[in-house]
Amino acid sequence: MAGLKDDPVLGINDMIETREETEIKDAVIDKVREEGGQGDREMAPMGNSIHRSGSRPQLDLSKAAIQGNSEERDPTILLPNQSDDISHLALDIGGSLIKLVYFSRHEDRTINDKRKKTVKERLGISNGNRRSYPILGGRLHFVKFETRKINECLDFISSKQLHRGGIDTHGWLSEAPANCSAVIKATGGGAYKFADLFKERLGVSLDKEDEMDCLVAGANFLLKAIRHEAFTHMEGHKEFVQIDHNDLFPYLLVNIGSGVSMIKVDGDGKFERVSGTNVGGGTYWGLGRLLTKCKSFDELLELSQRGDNRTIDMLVGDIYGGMDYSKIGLSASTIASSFGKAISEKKELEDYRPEDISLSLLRMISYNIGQISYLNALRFGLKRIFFGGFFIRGHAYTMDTISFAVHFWSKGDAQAMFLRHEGFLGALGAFMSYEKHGLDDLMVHQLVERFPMGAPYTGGKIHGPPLGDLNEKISWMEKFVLKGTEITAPVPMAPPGTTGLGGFEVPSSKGGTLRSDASALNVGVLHLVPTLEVFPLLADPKMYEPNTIDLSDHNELEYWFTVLSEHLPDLVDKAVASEGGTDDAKRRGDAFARVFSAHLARLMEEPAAYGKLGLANLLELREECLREFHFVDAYRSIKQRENEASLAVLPDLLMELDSMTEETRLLTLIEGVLAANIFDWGSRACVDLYHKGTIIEIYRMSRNKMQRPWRVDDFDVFKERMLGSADKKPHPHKRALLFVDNSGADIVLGMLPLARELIRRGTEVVLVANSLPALNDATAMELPDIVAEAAKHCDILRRAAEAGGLLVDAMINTLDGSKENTSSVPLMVVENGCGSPCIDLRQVSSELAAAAKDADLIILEGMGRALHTNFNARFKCDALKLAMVKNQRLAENLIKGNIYDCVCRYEPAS
Ligand SMILES: CC(C)(COP(=O)(O)O)[C@@H](O)C(=O)NCCC(=O)O
Ligand SMILES: [Mn+2]
Repeated sequence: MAGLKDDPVLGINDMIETREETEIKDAVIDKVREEGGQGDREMAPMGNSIHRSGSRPQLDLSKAAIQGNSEERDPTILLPNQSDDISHLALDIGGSLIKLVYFSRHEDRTINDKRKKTVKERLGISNGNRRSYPILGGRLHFVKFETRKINECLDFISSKQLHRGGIDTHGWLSEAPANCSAVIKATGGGAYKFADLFKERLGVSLDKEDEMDCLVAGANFLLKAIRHEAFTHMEGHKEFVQIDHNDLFPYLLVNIGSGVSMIKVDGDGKFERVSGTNVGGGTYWGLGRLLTKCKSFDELLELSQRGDNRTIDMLVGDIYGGMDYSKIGLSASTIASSFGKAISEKKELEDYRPEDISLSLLRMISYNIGQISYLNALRFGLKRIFFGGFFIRGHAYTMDTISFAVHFWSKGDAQAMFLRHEGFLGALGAFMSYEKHGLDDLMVHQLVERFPMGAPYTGGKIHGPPLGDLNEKISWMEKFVLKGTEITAPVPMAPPGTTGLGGFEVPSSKGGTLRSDASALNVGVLHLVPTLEVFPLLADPKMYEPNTIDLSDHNELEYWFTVLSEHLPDLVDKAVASEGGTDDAKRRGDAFARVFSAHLARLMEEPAAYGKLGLANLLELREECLREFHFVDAYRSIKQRENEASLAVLPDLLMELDSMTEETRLLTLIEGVLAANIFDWGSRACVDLYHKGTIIEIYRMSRNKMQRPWRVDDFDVFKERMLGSADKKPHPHKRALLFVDNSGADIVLGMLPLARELIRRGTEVVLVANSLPALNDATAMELPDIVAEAAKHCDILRRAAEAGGLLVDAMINTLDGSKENTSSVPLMVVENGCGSPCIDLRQVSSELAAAAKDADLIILEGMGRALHTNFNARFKCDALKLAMVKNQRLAENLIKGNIYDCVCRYEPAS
């Protein structure tokens, strides 16, 4: 069994089956059987997967592994390749597009983490089992197809078995029994038109939902639940608008499909269709097709970007001899009459450029819709108008034109706003109409939007079936490389040609205000995480903005883009090495680099493409891309090596500290944290340094260079709070949350000694660490072992860790005293809920939120958590922000200093 402990992930498909492998397979099969799935040992093939048989659950056992202790009765089994287990689907079948929203729930992959159990008990958090939540964790996917290619859509549904989901009597999404005909919610005219086809091909009935009901339900959900959903778009400039949920209603919803509906929305389910116009997207497409011979809507739109409407529209200047009609506020360039020039010229259709016709038509229709919308808003005293529907398609020019009209006619009083998920309102509304899934109760902080490979496509251009597994994704990347196609963005999902829309090439025409599809907004996959909470110690959660650096500033974006691009080869090397340097790992590494570069390129073109962009988002995107290509922990061996080296010198450090006076010790401890923060594999400058000496040499060098005053130096105020002053006795903090950063010296020689000091002074310490790896950051899973090793050299840490239940495995012989002190737990480890070098405190784990309730001190450590994010955050309790600045530009911009300067910012409770 020793082999299992050494290598937690065992391949199940190897030619020669080891005893351990047989046991894993048996355990998997037993588990499936227990859970009511197809657990028939005799029938289960031993190959890659248990093959699909109709309604049965599909299990992919490849690379199955027992997590943690394989000798436990009911070990947790990780199925890394098991796809989403239960899905659910709703459709909006329009005249030109089918919009599809589907939900997938992941197999519960939570590991059997002892730390978690103890923490939950200590903090009084109820069982984290998903069934105790009113809503399910999972993902909401947005996909669209062309209606004329409905068979592609049916194939997609069938390949993903989406039509097999159902809702059981408890309101949980579950598998529909084989004998029961599944029902799918659908809206749009196609729900009637194609009902028979769905029955025939998939054996499902379409349950038709009213289109208006769906539009409104979809819009209300999005506006309440998604942080960066609504935005304004004026003269090419996009700005996200924070909608106050308590001040959302009433508003005017204008849905521009083939025709246009204008709906006054007063609340959930409370609305009235107050107007509409028959001049809409269908008009543009229909007339445009006749006049230009374009083959598709997008082609027509693309044409408009190269158009000049002055050749065909009659302008005020044409009537007034080139002059403005200033008396009534009309400039010479204002369109007096759309297509008006065509009446006075002896030209035939062929004499006009299709580009100009398309633009003229687009402006005519957009202005008209903008104007009618405003008049209706005026009619009902509505200030806000949200535009949705697939006519807009995130097209910059369309949005600018509509905004211009609303602004012009309202004299700036009313505002046109657009929605990132504009095309999915109906489908989302149909999805919401399934009863009891609890989605409508979701809060903003429980939704995390991610942009996996392919996600850029779902919101941008229409495309064929998205990719399935990892191998398929990599193959696509390779094909594109072979073809020499430059992938700038979005990341390809289907071969060029299959979309019939010209696919993925870089938009060819950009310039002036006529921006191309580059401005199309993308939607990602919405992860629903019911366990996420807002960090309760934020002084003002509504005003909280995690990012210090706003990347909507193009210079900043360009700089960080370069930094991340240059770091990429080294990161790929580390990632590939972490997976044994195999050919498979190399392929994945290459694909990862291409996908991440494509995202970067996309964001360079359109920084707001994925919502408001800050540096933290970019850094997290990089980690997400690594995970997407199954790089679970790129810095694993580096972290291990640095932990070992640091643990070896810890006893000397502790002895040195113990020989000091209280005051010198506190200063040395803070100095130690700052000095050890130099071990950061995300910083180019630091990585260069590491070639120049051993870990301990660099640590010593860094400590020797510590000179006060630091660039930001509130140490004296902090010291007074900790040690008191001549006339003020100190009173220890009750509980401190230490947001730790890097592995190795950073945690072992920096944060742990500081934690020890706090414990010694009677403060409970909670070490807060990442849930998932990011660069060389220590994770919550790794900390108990590190603490256990450190505790071997230190009684204070040992006793505290025992009492906190951290040493259950590591120090069996000293467990006796551990149960005495359950009300006060001197040392705990909790996970923070994220897998990024930064932290957005609006979305943290429930255990961190629970641990925060009694905390009166928080210590944020490292550049990611204390500078890139949270530098300006204010807290209800005392806060200490500690970091070494390992980037010259950041040092200059943030603290007017230099690289390797330090920040010790102390802010008493506000
Ligand atoms: C990713 C990081 C925020 C991690 O820093 P840490 O939180 O570990 O102190 C930091 O390494 C970083 O900003 N790196 C990019 C900048 C550079 O290479 O200079
Ligand atoms: Mn870090």
